[in-house]
Amino acid sequence: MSERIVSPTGRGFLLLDSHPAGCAASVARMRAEAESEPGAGSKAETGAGPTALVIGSSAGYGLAATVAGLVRHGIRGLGIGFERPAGRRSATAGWYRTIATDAIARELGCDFSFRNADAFADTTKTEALDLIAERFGGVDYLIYSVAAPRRTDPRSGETYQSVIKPLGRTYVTKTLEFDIEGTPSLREVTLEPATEAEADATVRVMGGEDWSRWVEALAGRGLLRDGFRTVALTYIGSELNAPIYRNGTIGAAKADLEATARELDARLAPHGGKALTVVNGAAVTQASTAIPSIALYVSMLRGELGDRLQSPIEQSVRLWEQLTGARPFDVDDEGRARLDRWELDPAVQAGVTKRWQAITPESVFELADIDWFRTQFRSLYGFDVPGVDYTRPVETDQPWPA
Ligand SMILES: NC(=O)c1ccc[n+]([C@@H]2O[C@H](COP(=O)([O-])OP(=O)(O)OC[C@H]3O[C@@H](n4cnc5c(N)ncnc54)[C@H](O)[C@@H]3O)[C@@H](O)[C@H]2O)c1
Repeated sequence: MSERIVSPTGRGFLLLDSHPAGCAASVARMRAEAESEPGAGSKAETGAGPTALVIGSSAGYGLAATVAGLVRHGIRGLGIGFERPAGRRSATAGWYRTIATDAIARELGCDFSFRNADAFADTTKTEALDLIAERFGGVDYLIYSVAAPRRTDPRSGETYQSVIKPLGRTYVTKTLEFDIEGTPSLREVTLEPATEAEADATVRVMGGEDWSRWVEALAGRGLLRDGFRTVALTYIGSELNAPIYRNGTIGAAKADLEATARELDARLAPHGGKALTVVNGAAVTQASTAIPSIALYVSMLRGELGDRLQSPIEQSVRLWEQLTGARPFDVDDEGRARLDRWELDPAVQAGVTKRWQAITPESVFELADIDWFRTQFRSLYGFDVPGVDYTRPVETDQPWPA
């Protein structure tokens, strides 16, 4: 037993511990949001929902897709995340969130389980496919929502590190920083361009190769059901963050992912299947806060939109409606399903651009919703979640759901 009081210590966008009860409460809030979203679900008879494999189910958009799928469509299947158990520090937040998501699945009578494993490894694919073959006989949906700092390619043994850098030229931008007390300040950062090797490595980590291997592996085992659909998540973003995102190393990886979607779709279409990328809007996640200037951008986006900023759950509800065919995919000219139209609306972007150009260290609280961002960021680690008593000791050493 290792009950203790867990507090938010750390620096910048990295906290050292996560709060188990706070993580559970944040998943409960996602569930309530998924339940209250308007629009029809297609919740099947208990235990008879479609089968889904969600890769990256412990955080951010993959977690939202898992919760929305369980609550509104009674999905069965498997979620994979890559989290760290408790040791000297608490477990990672995704560990506790997975425990909470598993409890929801059981309560709803959904045969949905979770594995903690490296999705890039062949052993993970074999074990996941063995489980799917044995328990479900096939899959209807594969949602690929991995955001990883590195990938070891099991075929070559080589490890690639992704970097978040501009391509071609140095980029100077504004960024939000938090000191040890959590007080924000506006800074300027200079980001040097990536080398060719760094850009290539980022594509190997965040591009389409591993997604394609999952589909190949499922097809090789005869596990793709008729009408199989797979999506991988992508981001376009604003002109304001284009030098570091869409035109940077991560954008090159996303272009590769989108090209992979077209290849996979061509392979699946003759068998009635479909592959596409889904463009989500900006959200506060562990992955996005690692990108310089995104914290500031998303705080201004929230300043501009208020409650019209669409949460990952809202977008995931729309995603499931399109996956299940309740609504047609809202695709753009490049064949990407768009869940980010609210973000890239020209009037919204004009408003954010005005804020971006006007912001000074003095006006940061006025032009960007810093309090909202701070709460969102801390809740990624289970802090600042309403209804949680942070003065009480909690058990941090909790087992991964069986
Ligand atoms: N956050 C945004 O603003 C945003 C916007 C649009 C699209 N997206 C896309 O959504 C996807 C998910 O990003 P996110 O922001 O939700 O990230 P996140 O950090 O919240 O979650 C990443 C997930 O990937 C899992 N993961 C990481 N490495 C893994 C590995 N080796 N094996 C198995 N699982 C692994 C983590 O456990 C976690 O479940 C990415 O493709 C990202 O580009 C994010």
